[in-house]
Amino acid sequence: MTEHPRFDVPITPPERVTGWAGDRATPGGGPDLPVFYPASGQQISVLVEDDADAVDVAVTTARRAFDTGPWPGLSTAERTAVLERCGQVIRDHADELARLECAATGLLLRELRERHMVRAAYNFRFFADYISQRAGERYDQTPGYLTTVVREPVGVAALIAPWNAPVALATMKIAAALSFGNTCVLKPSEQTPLALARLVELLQDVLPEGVLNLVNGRGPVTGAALVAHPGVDLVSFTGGTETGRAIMSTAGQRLVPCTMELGGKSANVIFANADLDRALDGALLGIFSNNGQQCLAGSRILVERSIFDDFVGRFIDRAQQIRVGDPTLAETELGPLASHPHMMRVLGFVDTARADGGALLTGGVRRDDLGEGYFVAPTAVTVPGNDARTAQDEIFGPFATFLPFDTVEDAATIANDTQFGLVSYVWSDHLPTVMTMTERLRSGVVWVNTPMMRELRAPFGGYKNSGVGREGGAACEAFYTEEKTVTLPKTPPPLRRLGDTGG
Ligand SMILES: NC(=O)C1=CN([C@@H]2O[C@H](COP(=O)(O)OP(=O)(O)OC[C@H]3O[C@@H](n4cnc5c(N)ncnc54)[C@H](O)[C@@H]3O)[C@@H](O)[C@H]2O)C=CC1
Ligand SMILES: O=C(O)/C=C/C=C(\O)C(=O)O
Repeated sequence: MTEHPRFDVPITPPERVTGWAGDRATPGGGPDLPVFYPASGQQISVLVEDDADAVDVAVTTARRAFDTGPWPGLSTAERTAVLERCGQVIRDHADELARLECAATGLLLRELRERHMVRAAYNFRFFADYISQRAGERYDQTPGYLTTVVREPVGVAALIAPWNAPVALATMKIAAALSFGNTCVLKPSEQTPLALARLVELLQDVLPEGVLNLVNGRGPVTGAALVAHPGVDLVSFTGGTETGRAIMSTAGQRLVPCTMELGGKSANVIFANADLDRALDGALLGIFSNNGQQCLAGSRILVERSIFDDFVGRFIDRAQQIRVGDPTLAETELGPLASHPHMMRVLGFVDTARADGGALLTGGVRRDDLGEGYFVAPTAVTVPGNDARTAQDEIFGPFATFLPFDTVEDAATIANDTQFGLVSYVWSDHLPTVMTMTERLRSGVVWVNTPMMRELRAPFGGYKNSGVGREGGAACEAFYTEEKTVTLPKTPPPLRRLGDTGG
């Protein structure tokens, strides 16, 4: 019998995970849901699903904290101090949170410690700094009158988070919502609840009662009840495009504003006049980092025809050397996918590529030499045209689709030929090429000779089916606040009388 490596769970998680209504566990009410360790396939915990009544408890708690609690009315200095303490809690518990995150997601422990938890703490620091530096608006267009614009918190924000980077992505939403004075109810993905449940518990010691709440469970049950709850004033969602559509249509019934950070099929466009060593590193990072599960992945790699065979050959060599395995080891470069169904879906795209006339270049198989974990070998295919499904569908795994192009115009046309428009990557050292591409590309972000660089002050989000609204400094301020215009007379001039045209 073949001996498989043993992948020990990086931490002993709690036996049962609950939500939080302030500092009390939510009542649950739904079935128990299993939580698996993706590297071994073993069940490691049980999630207590919150039904609609439990969701009501959490939203009511958030509502009370908003309507009668101190949080919305704190001074900037007071709120900033609390946000800084939230960041410190993450830094103090970074190892524990990273291990819990690794246990539920299979993401690399090193990456979780060094990038995700650092980013999570920084999300709070960023918004603390942002609100400290906000400028006010003051107008005096009409002599004798002063108009100011006041930004007030909106109310209770429902924050719905995905499974591919739970803490890093949810803390962006939590920090943004709280910094502008809102209260919130977070719903993590039912697949990956461990680290966020612990983080919300830890933050109860820092935040006023009821400001941050958490409900757990499946999307169509717990998530749908949250979005439909009349006590919710805002919805911020990151996840799949179809889910985003369903959420927006429910929220639209009550005219509740939404931001939607949805899927992508981003073009990674490599010109012959690029620094090709750098472009190769960027292409590998763009598709294989975060275990290949990123909305911003450069999953459609378009390469100028004159260098296509050579570049693809070098990519395959490097892809075959990627160290796949135990996500807790520092040397591992690619861990397992997040769930068994997701792994099967990703592998299914190999047959899809073949059916569309494509060819498998490398990978395309489960790494069953690594046991029962959800490991997929780094995979690349080439397809005859951009209408192939592997060039159009978001695969969300370590799966690159290669296509050649001939001219700058050709590259821009193929890059834009998709329902999505989240990010694009351009690799070229020729300024006119770069300028033409940045002007032509229909995506919310364009990274030139630089993969995946986030600037939190700048908006992040997608064109077309990749989203609605943006996340980032000013974009979050616009979303998480109501603007109120206040006009008053400085030295009261005579009032216009009824019937007086003022002419
Ligand atoms: N960051 C991103 O852009 C992500 C994109 N995806 C894409 O979406 C595909 C599907 O993945 P899923 O896990 O099914 O993502 P999903 O969109 O179903 O899940 C994201 C979150 O939405 C919640 N949710 C699901 N249905 C809901 C509903 N009706 N009302 C309220 N909340 C709901 C889920 O419980 C989870 O918390 C992936 O294969 C990938 O292509 C998935 C996760 C993250
Ligand atoms: O906010 C960011 O920096 C990155 C966001 C990335 C995603 O939403 C994703 O990969 O799913």
